[in-house]
Amino acid sequence: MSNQDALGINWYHGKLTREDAERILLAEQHQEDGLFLVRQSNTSAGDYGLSVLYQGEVVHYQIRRHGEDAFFSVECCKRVLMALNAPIRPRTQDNETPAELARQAGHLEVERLLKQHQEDGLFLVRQSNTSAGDYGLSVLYQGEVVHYQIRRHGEDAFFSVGYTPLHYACQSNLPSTVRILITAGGANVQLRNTKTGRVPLHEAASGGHKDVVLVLMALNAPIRPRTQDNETPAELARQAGHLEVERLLTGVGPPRNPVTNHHLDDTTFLTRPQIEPGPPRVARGDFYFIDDGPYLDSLEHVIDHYIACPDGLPTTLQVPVPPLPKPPLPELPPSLFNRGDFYFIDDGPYLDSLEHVIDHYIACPDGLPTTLQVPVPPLPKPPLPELPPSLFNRGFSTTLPNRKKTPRVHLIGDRLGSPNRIDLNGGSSLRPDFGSSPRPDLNGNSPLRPGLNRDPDFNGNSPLRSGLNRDPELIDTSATLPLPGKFRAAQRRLKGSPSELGIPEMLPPCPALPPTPVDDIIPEENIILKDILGEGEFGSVYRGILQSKEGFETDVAVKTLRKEYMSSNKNDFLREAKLMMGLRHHCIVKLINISMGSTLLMVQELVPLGSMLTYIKQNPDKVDPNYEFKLWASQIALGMQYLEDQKFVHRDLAARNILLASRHQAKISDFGLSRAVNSERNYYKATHGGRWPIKWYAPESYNFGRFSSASDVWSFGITLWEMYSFGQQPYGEMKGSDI
Ligand SMILES: Nc1ncnc2c1ncn2[C@@H]1O[C@H](COP(=O)(O)OP(=O)(O)OP(=O)(O)O)[C@@H](O)[C@H]1O
Repeated sequence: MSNQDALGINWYHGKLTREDAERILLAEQHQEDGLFLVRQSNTSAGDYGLSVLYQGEVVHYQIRRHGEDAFFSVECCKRVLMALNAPIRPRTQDNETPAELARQAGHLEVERLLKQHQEDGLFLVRQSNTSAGDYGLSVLYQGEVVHYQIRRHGEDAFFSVGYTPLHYACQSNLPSTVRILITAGGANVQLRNTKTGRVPLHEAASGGHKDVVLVLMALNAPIRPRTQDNETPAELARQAGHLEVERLLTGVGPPRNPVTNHHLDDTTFLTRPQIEPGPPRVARGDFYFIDDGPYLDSLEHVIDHYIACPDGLPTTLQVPVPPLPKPPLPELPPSLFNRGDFYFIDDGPYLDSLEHVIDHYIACPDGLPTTLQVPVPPLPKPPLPELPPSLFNRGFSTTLPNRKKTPRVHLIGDRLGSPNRIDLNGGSSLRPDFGSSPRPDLNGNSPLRPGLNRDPDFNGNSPLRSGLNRDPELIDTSATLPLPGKFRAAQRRLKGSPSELGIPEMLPPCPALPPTPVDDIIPEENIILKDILGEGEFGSVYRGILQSKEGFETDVAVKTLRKEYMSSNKNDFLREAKLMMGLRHHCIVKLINISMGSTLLMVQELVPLGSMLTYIKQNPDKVDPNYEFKLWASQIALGMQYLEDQKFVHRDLAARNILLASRHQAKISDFGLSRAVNSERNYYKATHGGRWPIKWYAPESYNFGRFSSASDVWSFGITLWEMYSFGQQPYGEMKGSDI
């Protein structure tokens, strides 16, 4: 305990008798259950005593040291233990629970008691059934299971350990600095000091700095975040006598919908149904937001937060219920708690293995309101590998053990009993078969992209694109590419093998994407289309609203497939959706799901500022090559690196296909040409031409149809050129064919 100060321990009293402990606890003015202190054990040298106040009485426990581990040895009767939320299912070294021991000893009443008792705070996390990519949190409270939704919105936020510059500026009453830090510096208004849980608004409110509070509110800082001690900014202002600031903070209306709020897009937050009693909350359909957050940067952080502090829940999360299968610890994603070489939770002590972390928090709350108590052993095999890859992926962690590289969402159409079902695993005529890869004919005409090979001229003007051709640099290469038939003919003519001639061998078509499990597709009636955001090649992209089954509304972008292209381009459309379904990265536009009603719809996250190319051209004065361009370039690179890790090539990376979520976040979109790469050769071989953006293509791509991450890098270079030339056409007026 010598480092108790460093760890912020304020409950350790050293040598103290049991009677003194009782006197101290009972003398506290506001006596409440759970008041506790720790002291040296009087009866067992080296051990500790834990004294807890419960319903006006002090109950004593003994904390016994056992090497580096510690465990509780408690001296009180079973009912008191249970009333005090003592863990019900701890296991001995021999893996026995108290209930099992009671049964073995013939104490059947005690066994029944223990089995009946279910603990508040028992919890588990699961995939959301209603919102692909999100999660559900189910918590046991007073015999009932309460369900919450954990929404994921990008991975931008991050945790800081202490105060940030924004905290300091708020403490020092510097409103203009606060504004600059947020608007120009991108400071996150929700970063918490992880010891106190304070966000910048808490600092401004407790200091009574009205102007800073106004700036924060104007910049959409959430109004009711809670500290570790459960205090809102308004409460802190009141405590400090700053009544005007308190009025300011309590006079505001309900927090805005975080889902539709742009600056809060890249966060994770918890929505919850109303539970009484609890702090103020505001209805959103069937869900209630409390305090606009907290907004945390990962699922682990969300869970850590609610383990540490109820923050509106009826109870802290206390007992994690592992999935039925037994998850072998070494197979847990390394990034779960991994930051570099160490394992830690929040800003807790750095420990060198997951077991040590768990041991540590079993042994010592260390900032948590309670120790980790009841490890529930898992039963069958772990569903962990089925978690979306981005669950624990922060961009810098590029691989997960045992992670399947393929998409893992399964779409099943179920539209009011209609037979119109789509199963991406293939099957019926109504189930387009993703598993097949139709071979092009000798002219390069593929059943998958029929319209794309219909004799466009070299200016890229195709009968299909008349009036729609937004990219004159796209040229059809079916006439120029060495197609299978032409390739063999050329080979015969030249009397040499392709490799002798320096031409890569034609490869069999890249294996199709493996079958994918897909959630329910979105019923058409749950999508409301609003205004048009842009025109795609085969349909418009709309701003829309997605309604969940619970009535929860989310702003989305909806990519449509025009009816006239339904037969010719349905498979391409679905292929793009399937590929996107498996991608989860904050620098890649997220596909929420598809809808198969009267037409095919692809529901994507709304990326509010639209195409980067248009933005740069329209707002040259707003973008700083030394700031925005560098930031966007690094984000594009990050997204492309992720794509490479997933073994995909994009094949259409260009400024027009980068969308801007904000001036601080670029996202890669348009995966219509993307393909899986051959895992052995590390490239994708196009077996037929198509409408290709030649100006963005590497020589090996337009000469030999060879696409790899390296050729994507070439396109990245052209994209950078577009950015730094403020949106000019690469190669000026030159035609694609001349390039
Ligand atoms: N998720 C989104 N959020 C906001 N706007 C979007 C989104 N997706 C697309 N858009 C807008 O719609 C336009 C066309 O979309 P997109 O490029 O995906 O269509 P497309 O059919 O793939 O086009 P093409 O293949 O011709 O490049 C974009 O330039 C952009 O302005």
